[in-house]
Amino acid sequence: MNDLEMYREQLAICDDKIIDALMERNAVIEKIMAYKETYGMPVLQPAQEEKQEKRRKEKLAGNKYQEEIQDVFKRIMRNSKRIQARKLFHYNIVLIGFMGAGKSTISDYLSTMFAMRLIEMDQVIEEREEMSISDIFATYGEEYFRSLETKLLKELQNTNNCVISCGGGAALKEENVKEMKKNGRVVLLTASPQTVYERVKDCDDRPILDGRNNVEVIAEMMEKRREKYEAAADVVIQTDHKTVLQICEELITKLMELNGK
Ligand SMILES: Nc1ncnc2c1ncn2[C@@H]1O[C@H](COP(=O)(O)OP(=O)(O)OP(=O)(O)O)[C@@H](O)[C@H]1O
Ligand SMILES: O=C(O)C1=C[C@@H](O)[C@@H](O)[C@H](O)C1
Ligand SMILES: [Mg+2]
Repeated sequence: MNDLEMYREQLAICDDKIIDALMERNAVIEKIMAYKETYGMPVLQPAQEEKQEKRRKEKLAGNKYQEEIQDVFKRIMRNSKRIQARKLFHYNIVLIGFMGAGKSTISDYLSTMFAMRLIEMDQVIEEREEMSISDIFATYGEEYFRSLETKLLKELQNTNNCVISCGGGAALKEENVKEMKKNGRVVLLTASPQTVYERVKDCDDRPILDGRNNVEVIAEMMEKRREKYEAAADVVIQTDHKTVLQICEELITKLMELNGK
């Protein structure tokens, strides 16, 4: 065997070691998940993730391949999250609720923590139409916007393991709810009118509330929508005075309970 052949052999042995280490790592992830479930512990532990990252950074300080190795770890971490997500949710998580209930905020956090694809319906529609939601309402009217929502929800039946943040009115149409449920579990986020008002009072991109943004109008509109929202929901989470992490934990627990049923 010449030197080159020997080095190639060494490379193959290194690859085998990496595969074995990754298999071991993934098995440990599954054990951690099972442990947390057995003892009713929170699934998301961002502080632990940060601790691990810090440890890795310290270990790699001064390493000449620091950047490349960190890049590989980014992938490893992402794939670990995906393994968790696939194990926990074999469906889409569909968030519905009134404006300001936190659909976008919670979807964003969840999709990051589980490396799940995020679909922000309002944003997808804005990008496709090359117009803001307010301009779509002003130019073509609400009905046109609602038809775009239905079309998008139908398309989303071809996706799996995604987090879908719906527009605030998307769950009001029975046809839309049917689409959501074909391939997803529907999570209703709620908040009091006062909380919603506090959250949205400084925004001007919600045409439904245009010029009428006050607690009374919000309360009235919320009450009109309540029955439809509740009928659509597989799981309900009240979000007042809770942190994003608390809401996400509650959401995961409730979805896991639903899985078990
Ligand atoms: N649990 C929370 N605690 C404090 N602030 C929150 C919480 N959830 C959301 N917010 C804030 O409230 C505002 C509205 O939240 P978000 O955009 O997520 O609502 P939404 O349900 O997506 O509304 P819309 O239907 O209009 O898209 C944001 O500024 C966000 O940072
Ligand atoms: O509650 C609603 O009817 C809406 C909420 C927003 O997310 C947008 O989808 C749009 O402004 C309509
Ligand atoms: Mg939103």
